[in-house]
Amino acid sequence: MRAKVNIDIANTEKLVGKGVKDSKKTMSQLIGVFKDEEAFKAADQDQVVYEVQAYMPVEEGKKGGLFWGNSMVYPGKVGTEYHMTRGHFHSNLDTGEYYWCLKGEGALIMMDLDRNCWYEEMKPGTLHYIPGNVSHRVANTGYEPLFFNACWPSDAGHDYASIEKEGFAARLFEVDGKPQLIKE
Ligand SMILES: O=P(O)(O)OC[C@H]1O[C@](O)(CO)[C@@H](O)[C@@H]1O
Ligand SMILES: [Fe+2]
Repeated sequence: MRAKVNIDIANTEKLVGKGVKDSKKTMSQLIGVFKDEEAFKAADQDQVVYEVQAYMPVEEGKKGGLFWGNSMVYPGKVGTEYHMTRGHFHSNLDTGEYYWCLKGEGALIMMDLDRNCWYEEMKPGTLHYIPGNVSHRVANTGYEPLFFNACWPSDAGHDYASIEKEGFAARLFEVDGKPQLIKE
């Protein structure tokens, strides 16, 4: 079953097509993200793993504004690793971000510049502050879609390249029915 949260923004009609950006990530767009390559190949490549609806009222890169994201990660695993977002540092490394969990069960996985990794459990109502200089990704550890909001500075930017190159230093797997962060 597909589910979606819609942003109810004042003046939406002025922003649609301009300030609201929808994006979907299918499995085929997540090459190299999951550990188990065989399980990845065997997975349905057209399935949507996560969706983001971003409210961007100012130009990306412009200082002083705030962006808002409505994100949803579908449940599932690749091998025993939970469905998750690609993850990124901010291009403006020292900018922070808030995540706010609305629905479902998940984990916010973070890594600092020394490659120390840790995670925070996400459940309805949990608020997560992601400090600057910390990369972040979200895994769905439950059986239902995980909905969360994100709020980040308009000049933060996304640096996906370092994660593509170096990866996170740890990954979240299901072990004996529970999430466990395992070092690479
Ligand atoms: O950008 P990624 O790593 O694909 O993950 C998506 C998440 O990151 C954000 O784009 C912003 O940090 C969120 O809006 C979204 O939830
Ligand atoms: Fe971010």
